[in-house]
Amino acid sequence: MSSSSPQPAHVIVMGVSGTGKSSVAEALARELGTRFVEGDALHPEANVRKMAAGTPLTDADRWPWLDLIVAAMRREAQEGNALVVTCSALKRSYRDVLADSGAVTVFVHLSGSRELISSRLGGREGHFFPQALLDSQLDTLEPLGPDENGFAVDVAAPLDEELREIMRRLPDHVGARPDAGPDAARPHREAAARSEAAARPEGAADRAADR
Ligand SMILES: Nc1ncnc2c1ncn2[C@@H]1O[C@H](COP(=O)(O)OP(=O)(O)OP(=O)(O)O)[C@@H](O)[C@H]1O
Ligand SMILES: O=C(O)[C@H](O)[C@@H](O)[C@H](O)[C@H](O)CO
Repeated sequence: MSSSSPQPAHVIVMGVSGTGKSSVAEALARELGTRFVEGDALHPEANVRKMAAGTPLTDADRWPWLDLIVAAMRREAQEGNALVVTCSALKRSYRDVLADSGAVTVFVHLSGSRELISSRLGGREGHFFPQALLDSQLDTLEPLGPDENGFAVDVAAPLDEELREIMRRLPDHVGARPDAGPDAARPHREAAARSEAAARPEGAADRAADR
């Protein structure tokens, strides 16, 4: 792999419904300049109907959906493209399948209290997912294990802070993988530096440089 074309690295923004996956992933893809795939859009129609009717999905319902997501990640990796993907990825067994994506894969777990998530779901309009299913999602959730490539972020922070934290932490998780090329984390480090600079009050960088 040449140093001008680092190996792609996919980011999966995971967590129970209402933690902000779509909001965070869309902004993250913009910051990183990569494509964004909304995992919910790949659910078979029967899954959407089931959730809308208030019935939690089973493993059997989720496997075909997870297969579609990992197939999209593999396709893009073959083309040399990285993706930011939203997927609840609630169980370790699901993530083991998703991580086999043909590229370095980093999981960003959006995590928060039941009360906070429930109030955000309550404030959301026009979405098929009923607030009542939140408890089943929380019961099913298996947090990231220490041997998984990813990290958790607290969703109590405002969206822009959450995003900056993710941008700061991402490069280490991209670069640390044995399957990462020597330059895999370079675009992430550059994007993180741009995002830090943009978040500073105007002129702060210049004043700091003068001191
Ligand atoms: N950090 C935040 N601070 C305040 N509100 C937020 C934050 N993150 C997300 N939200 C709001 O919370 C609600 C849920 O967010 P979003 O729809 O992105 O969650 P989601 O995890 O994608 O949900 P689902 O899996 O059900 O599609 C939205 O109304 C969104 O605007
Ligand atoms: O694994 C699942 O049970 C589903 O993926 C749900 O998490 C929904 O897709 C989503 O969160 C609703 O918007």
